[in-house]
Amino acid sequence: MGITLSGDQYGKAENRVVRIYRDTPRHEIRDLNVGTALRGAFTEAYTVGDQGAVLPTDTQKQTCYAFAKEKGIATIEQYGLDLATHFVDTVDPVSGARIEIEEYAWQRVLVDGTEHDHTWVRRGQETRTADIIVDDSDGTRRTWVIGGFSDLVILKSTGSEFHGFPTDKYTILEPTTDRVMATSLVAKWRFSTVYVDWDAVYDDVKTIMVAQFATLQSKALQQTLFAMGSAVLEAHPEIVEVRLSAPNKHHFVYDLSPFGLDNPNEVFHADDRPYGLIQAAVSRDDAPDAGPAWIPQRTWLT
Ligand SMILES: O=c1[nH]c(=O)c2[nH]c(=O)[nH]c2[nH]1
Repeated sequence: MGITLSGDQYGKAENRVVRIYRDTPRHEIRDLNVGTALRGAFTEAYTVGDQGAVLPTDTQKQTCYAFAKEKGIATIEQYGLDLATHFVDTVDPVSGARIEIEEYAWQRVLVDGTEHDHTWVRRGQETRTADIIVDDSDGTRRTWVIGGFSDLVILKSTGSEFHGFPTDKYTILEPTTDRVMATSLVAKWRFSTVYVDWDAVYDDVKTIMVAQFATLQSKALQQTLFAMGSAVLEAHPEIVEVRLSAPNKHHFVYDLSPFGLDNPNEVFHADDRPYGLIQAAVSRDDAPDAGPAWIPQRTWLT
């Protein structure tokens, strides 16, 4: 019987790297969760337990912390590029590196109406993400950068419809021309270049998506997602693909008739589960190949 090893990668997941910039009395903070995954000539580690080629996951972790000082963390995209390039360029058996980063945002507290120099509260909005992949496995350097965010919780209290759907004997959902639409959006966007003003593009992509969600008279969450992705592609030539995953956080109009009360879309039951899960990728027709870019480390098996 032939037995083949494939798809192997190894690294250190969820390195919690916090970098404080304290060169002036006004400190800055970057708070990250960093995953590394290396690919390359590691077959003997699996088949016969030979560690001769295996850069320890502990070393990968130490590199994440050392780079936070040596290279700094200007943006998570640049920090990820620094790490991925380092592993591929300087560690012999490594032909590919994947760096996955989440950034937790902090907001300065106000003391007597003034922003404090070195105290923050966690900012409750979305988590910014970046996935950086450098691959040399066929002798040609290829780099992918995917920006994104998770858990952008957003709700509109009107401007959303859902009707015209097929019905069968199990359908009880009533069509509606006015409902609450809410989601906790996960979005990722793939760049075709690394020459990007990462912070400016991030802010603009988020602004575009939020504006689309707010202003589109939506016939379904599906339509909203496509509009969001398309608007980003139209505004940003350096982005070639947008992927969106949106739980439909249902808000059901609560039946107040037992109490003799009418309820014209005023009181809702926010149901946490089950939820519809609407997902889509929106890409340019001429988007370059995504290669391994969309295969995440921690959900490798799914
Ligand atoms: O925006 C929606 N899309 C659906 O596919 C769907 N299905 C459903 O029951 N409600 C909704 N809402």
